Amino acid sequence: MAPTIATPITDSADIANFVISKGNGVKGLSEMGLECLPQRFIQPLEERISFSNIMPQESIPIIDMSNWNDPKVAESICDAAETWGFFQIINHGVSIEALENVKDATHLFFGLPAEDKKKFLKENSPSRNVRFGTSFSPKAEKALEWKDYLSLFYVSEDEASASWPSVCKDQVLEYMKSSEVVIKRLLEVLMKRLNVNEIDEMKESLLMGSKRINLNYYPICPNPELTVGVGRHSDVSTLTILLQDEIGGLYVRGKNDSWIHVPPISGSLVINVGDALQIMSNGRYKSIEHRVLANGSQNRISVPIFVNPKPYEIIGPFPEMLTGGEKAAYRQVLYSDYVKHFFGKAHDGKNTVEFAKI
Ligand SMILES: COc1cc(/C=C/C(=O)SCCNC(=O)CCNC(=O)[C@H](O)C(C)(C)COP(=O)(O)OP(=O)(O)OC[C@H]2O[C@@H](n3cnc4c(N)ncnc43)[C@H](O)[C@@H]2OP(=O)(O)O)ccc1O
Ligand SMILES: O=C(O)CCC(=O)C(=O)O
Ligand SMILES: [Fe+2]
Repeated sequence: MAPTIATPITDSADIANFVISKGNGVKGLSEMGLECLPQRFIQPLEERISFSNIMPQESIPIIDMSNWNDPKVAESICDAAETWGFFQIINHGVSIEALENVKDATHLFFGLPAEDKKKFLKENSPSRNVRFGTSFSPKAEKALEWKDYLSLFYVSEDEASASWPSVCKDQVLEYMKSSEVVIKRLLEVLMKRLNVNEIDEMKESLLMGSKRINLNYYPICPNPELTVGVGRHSDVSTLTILLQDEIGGLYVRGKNDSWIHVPPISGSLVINVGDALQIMSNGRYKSIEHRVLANGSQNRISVPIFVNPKPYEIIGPFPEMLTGGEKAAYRQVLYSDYVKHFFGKAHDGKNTVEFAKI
């Protein structure tokens, strides 16, 4: 019998069908052993990172949380959130086992056959809180990004147990639970500097009323220099807690046009300020643009927990920010409108926050 030769998919419509609709993702493309990147993924020159803009000598702060009661630790956290918007924490109290388990679970999920992952595409998913996808916003993007993801919106333990994929739900829930303490500590410390001395029920709903966790998979890319893993964006969360593996590739915007690498540190978590916190702090804490490069030789994963306001909350600068006569820089917006605005367009750096600017 004549051997079957896989026909290369080169046509743009075939690519979209194979990657997006059939549930193969970019992982499916990567595993076909393509020699060159399909046109659909080629980013315009200005969206590709130029190595001359990378500042190898710069780094975001690394904060040791072992003595978290020490006022110096609180000061470092607030300083980092004000000046960098990004920092790494070590000795944070989340067990290494929980971190390793969730990374393993991410590989397990993406290792499933396309037929199984396809069940979680938006149009097939048993729950609107579970969504498997590729790129960021394929309908709105001229060039697709080289990333697949599983996005899980947390409603309750029971809902998650019933609808999240069984290969990863226990590990993800455990990771979310074990990170609760550090999330609360970080927010308490950040609020104190804003003269918000207590996180009451109302503030809790605004700051951390909802959580979304994404499992990101960046497969080996045939021409990493022509595309991106994730384009320039800031998160729309209050805070993001990001677990990355040992591969690297996350870059944070530095001064002017520069980019700073966030080196993987075993056992650490990357923390970044999101747009919701920038708005509620009236610009005191800043969400910072970041992006992920594609990799030509290794598969990479990351697991961000987005800590957000409840979707129906109206967010705007806290009254505590305006008592001294400071003018509000942002209007009051329904948080779910803000998020829909973000998801309705391609990544465009820090532009999302303009939606709320006065
Ligand atoms: C994927 O690549 C990414 C993701 C990110 C994420 C950064 C963040 O900061 S995520 C934190 C966002 N905050 C929340 O999710 C909490 C508040 N949530 C809500 O208000 C709602 O859940 C909602 C997100 C507005 C969705 O509400 P719903 O009523 O279910 O509306 P839909 O019609 O399903 O969605 C509207 C529109 O949004 C897109 N979308 C929704 N969910 C996701 C998702 N999880 N991932 C990607 N896109 C999503 C989608 O385009 C929907 O339109 P359709 O065209 O599909 O109809 C950062 C960087 C990345 O690269
Ligand atoms: O993969 C990473 O390191 C960052 C991903 C990211 O920025 C996001 O999912 O919002
Ligand atoms: Fe992000």
